Amino acid sequence: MTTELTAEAIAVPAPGRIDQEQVAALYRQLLTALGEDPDRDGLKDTPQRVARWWAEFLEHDPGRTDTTFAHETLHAGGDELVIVSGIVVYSLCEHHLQNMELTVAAGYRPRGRVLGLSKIARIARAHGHRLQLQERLMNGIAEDLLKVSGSPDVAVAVTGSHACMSARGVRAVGAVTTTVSVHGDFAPGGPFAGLFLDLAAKGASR
Ligand SMILES: Nc1nc2c(ncn2[C@@H]2O[C@H](COP(=O)(O)OP(=O)(O)OP(=O)(O)O)[C@@H](O)[C@H]2O)c(=O)[nH]1
Ligand SMILES: [Zn+2]
Repeated sequence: MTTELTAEAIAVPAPGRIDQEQVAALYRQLLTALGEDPDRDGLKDTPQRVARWWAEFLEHDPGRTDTTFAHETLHAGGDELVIVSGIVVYSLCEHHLQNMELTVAAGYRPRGRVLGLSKIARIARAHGHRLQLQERLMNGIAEDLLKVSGSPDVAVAVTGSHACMSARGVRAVGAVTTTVSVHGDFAPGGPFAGLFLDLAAKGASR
């Protein structure tokens, strides 16, 4: 069975350009508020460096994410799934501005076309380049895959280590958060239900 694909660019909102001068000036103030001398040798270029990093982080260009190819699934009593796993994505938790290290597994059941494999990783990375929640990142990836694959059967599993839970606060070093988003044939009751729970249990197959 084939469905007509209407591939569009992914729905990652393009952030405005970062005013690096303003960001650097604010970091200079922050260093002063933290009791540092922003003019000392080791710190004098730090505000500009950090401002460059924010621009690199938030102005990330995911590149082309919707290349697809015609593909005939052999239907001799079989079926076909495509799953890319072990995609490591770095993001920032929006509550504490602390690092999140996430491993993503994402898959779909092709319906007449296959998506370029790298596009799954590009979509996953794109969602990391903003202040995030693990759950929102996962749902954004699932939404984009539903759109660009043209398939209703999509699943995403994410395992995350949150520095805000290890380097500060509760200090639950080693805690891993698992989230799973399943659609169509991957949803409960569907033929592939459970598959992503298995993948997630293995740490999104890292
Ligand atoms: N659901 C969800 N929560 C997150 C994520 N990242 C961080 N958090 C949580 O956001 C919550 C913020 O809680 P608050 O009580 O407002 O802040 P806090 O006093 O710094 O909390 P602690 O982290 O418990 O010290 C914490 O429970 C974090 O673990 C995420 O990706 N998803
Ligand atoms: Zn946090």
